[in-house]
Amino acid sequence: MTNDERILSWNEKPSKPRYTPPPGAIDAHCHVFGPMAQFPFSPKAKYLPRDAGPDMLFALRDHLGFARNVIVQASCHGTDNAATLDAIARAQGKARGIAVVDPAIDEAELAALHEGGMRGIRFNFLKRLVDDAPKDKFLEVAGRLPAGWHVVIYFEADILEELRPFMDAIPVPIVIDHMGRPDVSQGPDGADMKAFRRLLDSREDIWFKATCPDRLDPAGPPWDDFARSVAPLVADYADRVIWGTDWPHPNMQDAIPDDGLVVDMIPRIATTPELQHKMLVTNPMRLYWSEEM
Ligand SMILES: O=C(O)/C=C(\CC(=O)C(=O)O)C(=O)O
Repeated sequence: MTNDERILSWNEKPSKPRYTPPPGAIDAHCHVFGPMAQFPFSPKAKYLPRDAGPDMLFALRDHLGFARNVIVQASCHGTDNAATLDAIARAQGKARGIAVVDPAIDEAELAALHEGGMRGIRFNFLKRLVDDAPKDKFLEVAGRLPAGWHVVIYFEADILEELRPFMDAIPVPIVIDHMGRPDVSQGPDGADMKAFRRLLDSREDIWFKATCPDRLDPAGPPWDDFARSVAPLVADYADRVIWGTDWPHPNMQDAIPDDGLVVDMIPRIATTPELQHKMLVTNPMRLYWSEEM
């Protein structure tokens, strides 16, 4: 399939945000796709995107006013982390990553991922993205990660309670993608946000990404439900929140967000310069560049 025949899920000319991130700001949730000729997609991929390689990611980073990226291995690349590792290597220290691994991975391979800039692994529980999510194998590998690593977990709100025993058993810090996808139309005191707060209250080492207004608020920009539901969470758990663009917005081809507007959500959910600095600099630095802290 040619590049043009594959899915385009990102805005090729994003606006310039009105909000200026603080120096050292980190886009802590983004991906690269391919380029396919060099890094073929997995035979099990559930979507086949156009190439969105490191040069495009770094141009966006600069355009939006960010200093660093955390690149999360996307499901379309399966457990072959070569494209993500290549992007990290090209970033000259300005990127780190989250890998997706076969749980049978051995210690030498994990050490090589650490050397390549990975600082954690992702467990994806979205049925539309992965064929299986074996909790017993995930727990086993979570118990033998390199020092300082964490696990990123991606799930939707309807399975939060079901996943509680699994998350309770994880022996390293946890970062939850997109707050576990709450229904933001319920508001800040809705059932989904309450359940998510109970999860955060259960352990001090559970972090979250205040990400994806475009995925979580179907009303579209300016995503007011997202802003009013997420701002109290950021204020109440200010030392455990990180943020990212989610570029190139996998599977968002029917509602492609403008990354400039995505960045302009930041001051609406982190409403003071202090909160913004924690969410964009201090907190992701602690998770991904702890040796500089
Ligand atoms: O990356 C995201 O934020 C969300 C995704 C894609 C994804 O996670 C993946 O491909 O691994 C989604 O909901 O389709």
